Amino acid sequence: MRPLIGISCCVKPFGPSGMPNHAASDHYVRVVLGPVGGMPVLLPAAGEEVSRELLTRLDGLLLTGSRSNVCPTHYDGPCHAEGTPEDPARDSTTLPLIRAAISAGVPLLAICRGFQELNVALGGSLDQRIQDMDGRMDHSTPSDQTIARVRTGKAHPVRVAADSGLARLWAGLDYDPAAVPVNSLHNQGVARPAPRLRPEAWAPDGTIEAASIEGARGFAMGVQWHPEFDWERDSLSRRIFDRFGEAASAFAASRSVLSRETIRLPVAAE
Ligand SMILES: N[C@@H](CCC(=O)NCCCC(=O)O)C(=O)O
Repeated sequence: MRPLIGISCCVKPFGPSGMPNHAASDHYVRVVLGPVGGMPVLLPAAGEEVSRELLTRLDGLLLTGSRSNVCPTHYDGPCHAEGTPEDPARDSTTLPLIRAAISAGVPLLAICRGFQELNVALGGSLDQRIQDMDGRMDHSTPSDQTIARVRTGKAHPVRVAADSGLARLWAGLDYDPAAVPVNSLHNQGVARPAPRLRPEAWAPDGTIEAASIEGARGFAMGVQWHPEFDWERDSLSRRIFDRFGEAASAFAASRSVLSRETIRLPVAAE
């Protein structure tokens, strides 16, 4: 039986009336059905109680990218510039969910916004417009860019630490750890790493591009780029999902049907 993988949703307006919908990109569903080898389930941005209950049934958690941004109130940051997209419903779901998943040892892979949520959930902060900061690159790709190779193609290299979980995960693959090409579709980035966030890859301007979680009981890593866009032709992207899927399968196997119903999560912080 395939491990059950929760995919975080955003709340987005849909249709002529702008009715709020819970949505995630097809890329995430396809990558879970493909190299992850899991069974995808969309996690509505319905708040902490719903997600904690769902988590007891999950064998892995995939935190997705999104044009929206973590509300600065979660990291004591300055208000966003006018017009910056936010998704408070998603924040109120994913931030406690991340803490609960790490505490319970549920394998977790965080991508782009998900990576930023991982950092904030564990006590870190974000820079809101990297491209406006001295010495920093423009990491954003215009969302109205229609040329696929620009929109999701490789944009800059990242340097991967030799003694890192990412380097171990990529063992045996042919690549240059000093310059791994990645795509880039973000305006924000890690400012103050959370105490348990272990940076493992950096862009040329110092932007943290990947990290693992100190002391995590299971697979727990995040990347600022989007491996879900090119896993079919990029072995490094594919490997990330292979290993996440293996961890989810192992987690599923470690839970009997009985214990699946009895997994207890730590009491939610007051
Ligand atoms: N909004 C945040 C996170 C960026 C992110 O997750 N990008 C994915 C965009 C997907 C798409 O445009 O198709 C930031 O800007 O840093």
